[in-house]
Amino acid sequence: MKPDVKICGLKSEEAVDRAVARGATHIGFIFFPKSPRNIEPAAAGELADRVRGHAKIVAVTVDADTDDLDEIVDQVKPDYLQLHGNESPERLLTLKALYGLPIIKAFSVREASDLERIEPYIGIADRFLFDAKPPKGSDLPGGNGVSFDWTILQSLDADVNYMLSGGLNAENVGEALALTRARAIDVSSGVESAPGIKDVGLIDAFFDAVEKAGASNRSQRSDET
Ligand SMILES: O=C(O)c1ccccc1NCC(=O)[C@H](O)[C@H](O)COP(=O)(O)O
Repeated sequence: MKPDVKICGLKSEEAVDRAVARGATHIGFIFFPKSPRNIEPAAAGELADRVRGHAKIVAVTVDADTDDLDEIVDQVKPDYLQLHGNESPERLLTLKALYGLPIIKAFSVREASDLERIEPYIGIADRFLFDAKPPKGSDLPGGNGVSFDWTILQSLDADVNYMLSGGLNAENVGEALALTRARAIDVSSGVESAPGIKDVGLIDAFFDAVEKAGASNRSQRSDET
């Protein structure tokens, strides 16, 4: 099965168009002023309008207050909210009631015990996103281009609906998919020429690698039968 692919931190028409043309199922906009990928809600709304209906629009925020979220939801009309901070399960319930949107809750992981933190969110978050812990000194909870030990995810129950994220790129996504059989993946730095600058060549290379991984997993499965 083809994985869902989320390209995150988009800021240009060229990158949005290429991501969706290559089959991105989700595109993410970052609303976090310290990020090189930060975008104003009005600008994100214009980019979202180019591809609405062709890919799901994800608004990524970090412990955002309700005023900021009101503006983002109003201008961008996202299909999902991605919460990348320390939002509590109660906060998720409040936001679901307020906006009626499904929520992707991000967790940073380094070791298997980090996965236990999802427990209070099961049945509340619609999808989880597992990212690496930020390196020391980083101001960003995500978008650091750092990966974690993917084998940790093999211990998860099969029905946990998650996106694999953190440091993915054209070189390593095949191995990540083979090890985890993730049904959804997310990339930002790995398709950039510099922080915040998406590169259409790297977007192409990423999708080429995902397609190649799909073909190789399919042939491995038929060898097994
Ligand atoms: O990308 C950012 O700058 C960012 C800032 C603050 C919160 C979240 C952020 N990114 C969220 C994402 O979903 C990224 O795609 C994810 O962290 C993976 O990034 P990367 O390791 O660079 O591929």
